Amino acid sequence: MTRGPLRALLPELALFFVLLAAPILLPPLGFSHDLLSRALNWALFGLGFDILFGLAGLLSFGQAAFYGAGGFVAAYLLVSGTIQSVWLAFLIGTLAAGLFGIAVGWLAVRRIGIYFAMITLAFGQMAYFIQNSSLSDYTGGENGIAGVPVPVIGFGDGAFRITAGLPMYALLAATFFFGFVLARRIVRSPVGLILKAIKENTPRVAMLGHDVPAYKLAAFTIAALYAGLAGAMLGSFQSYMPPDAFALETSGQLVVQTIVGGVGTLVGPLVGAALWLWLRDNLQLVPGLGPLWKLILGIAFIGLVMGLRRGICGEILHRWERRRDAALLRAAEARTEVIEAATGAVTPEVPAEVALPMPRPAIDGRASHAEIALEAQDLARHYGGLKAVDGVSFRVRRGSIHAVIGPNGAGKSTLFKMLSDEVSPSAGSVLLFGERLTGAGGARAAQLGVAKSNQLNQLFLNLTVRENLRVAALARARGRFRLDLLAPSVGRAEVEDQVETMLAILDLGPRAETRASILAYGEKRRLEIGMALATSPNVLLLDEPLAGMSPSERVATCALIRRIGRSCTILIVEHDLDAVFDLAEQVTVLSDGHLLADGPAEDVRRDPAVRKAYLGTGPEEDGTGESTRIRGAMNEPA
Ligand SMILES: Nc1ncnc2c1ncn2[C@@H]1O[C@H](COP(=O)(O)OP(=O)(O)OP(=O)(O)O)[C@@H](O)[C@H]1O
Repeated sequence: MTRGPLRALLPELALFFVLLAAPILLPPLGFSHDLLSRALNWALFGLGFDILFGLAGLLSFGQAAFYGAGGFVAAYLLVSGTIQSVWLAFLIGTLAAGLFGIAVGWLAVRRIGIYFAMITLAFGQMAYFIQNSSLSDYTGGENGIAGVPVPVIGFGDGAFRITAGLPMYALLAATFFFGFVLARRIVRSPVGLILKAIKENTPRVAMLGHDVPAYKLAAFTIAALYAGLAGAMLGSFQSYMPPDAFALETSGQLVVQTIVGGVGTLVGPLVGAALWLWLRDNLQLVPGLGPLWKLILGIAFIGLVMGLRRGICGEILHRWERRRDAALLRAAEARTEVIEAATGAVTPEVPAEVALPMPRPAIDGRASHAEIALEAQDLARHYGGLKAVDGVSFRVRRGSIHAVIGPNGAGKSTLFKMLSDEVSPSAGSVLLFGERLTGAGGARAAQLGVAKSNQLNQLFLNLTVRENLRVAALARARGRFRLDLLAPSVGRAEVEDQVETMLAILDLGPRAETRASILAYGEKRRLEIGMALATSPNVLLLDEPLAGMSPSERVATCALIRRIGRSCTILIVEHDLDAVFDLAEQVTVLSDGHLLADGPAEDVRRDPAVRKAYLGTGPEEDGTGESTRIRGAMNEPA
């Protein structure tokens, strides 16, 4: 085994030895075997929550519903004698919680932020109520279910009962260990990378072609499965399934423990739970402090969160990574400063040819002969009384570079959002190669081959340049949704080839491992375009690609667009009219949401209505030279 894979396994090895040593070394410090077992049960529950919250950024206050569901299903099946095998009951309890998770998640993931949290809270409360009322014949209501048997290994005389104490610790430690290994595989899979990107910038993930609700639902279900398994083991471990497994306090404690331990670290829930339970158990033993333990825990929690914003493990990991990567980070920041200081002097290299390894989406049947790549039919978008776009129709020829221009507020960005089906039109429709695109949704439009780069950068700022491009390329390679939880995110050769080619095309090779947030502005603009291009689109929409670039970067980017245009239909919105008339064969002009002109670039340049819209009757200099530049662009070339 080489050094790389061994190093990648270090967290697993470290955890293995910690779990092995804990029952020997920690009891003298007040961590009994029972406390350690309870901490492991919470930690198993927390692993799923950490995938949901730490990885995907979805804060749920209703995880107790799945913990309780897994626990009560398993406990009922065993105590009622429906099944004898405790192992089978664990499995059924886990699956029941997973199914419940799919049902709740299906509704919850369609909402974001506080609305998502409130839906999960409401479901948690509903589950608690149902357990205590309608289902009390099965769940024992407020009494819970007593007499839950423990699991047994082997048969007959050789059977070994896993009783409380060290045997139960061993079982929970082994389960947590395998849960941890699995969670780490999930984090490092394509699904894990996409969930990370969703946490960073959800709309952009959808625009690249990923089915965001499906990935969120996957994370929600995984969290419910972990919760169900932990709940199912709880009854067996305590010989009793308590009704408070369903309580809001259980969900709250999970959130607090995970935050204290460190969100997004996977070991945070274990450290948080161990600390929380240790404080709780030991504070209650201190004379005079017993009744105040909740108050003291609350103060300790506030102190920890204020002092260690990332939680205990999160802070340790952050500081260690910062120290490990300090030299690289300084070098990356220094390079950014050099690029920003030398505005105009640093010119990105433009490749001789732009050929992507990953194929474009196939155009089938009738559509493959279509001459028109994209068509707007009477498109309108109204915001209340404001008609941002009103009855606009035009066609974009296949293989052409077509520009949309117009003064500020003319409706260009809104038009683009309708062309990529990011925004639904109030009226009219968009055809892609003759087939209706409108109504498909942004992710499906991207899968059909429409990609868009935005006026304002929409990058995944905490991911590296390479990871940003990988998220885009994965959408092309894997389709809208795939549950390849155990595959490594770097495992697909065609994706890695696409990413390498993109790094070369964008001249961002030396910045591949740099976080997007550290890049210079011009580099961020190139990456924004590159992410759209990495999906191998049939039609590329570029919304103000030159905005904020230095003159030399503009020249290089125009050359890049021209190269891309040799193999792909391009529609570009741009205020730099010199660049527009230099690049585009066809130009569509918008003014106040209406179509003002549409035709070959030279005809549009000479159109009196267009000249008037841009220059007015008597343009004044505004001190920026903008009027002169526009006048220059509007005049016929020498
Ligand atoms: N979500 C929205 N809600 C309300 N009004 C909006 C919304 N989006 C755009 N508008 C309005 O629609 C009009 C057209 O905006 P849009 O951004 O499409 O113009 P634009 O031509 O792209 O402008 P610019 O060149 O300045 O980017 C503007 O008056 C804008 O304020």
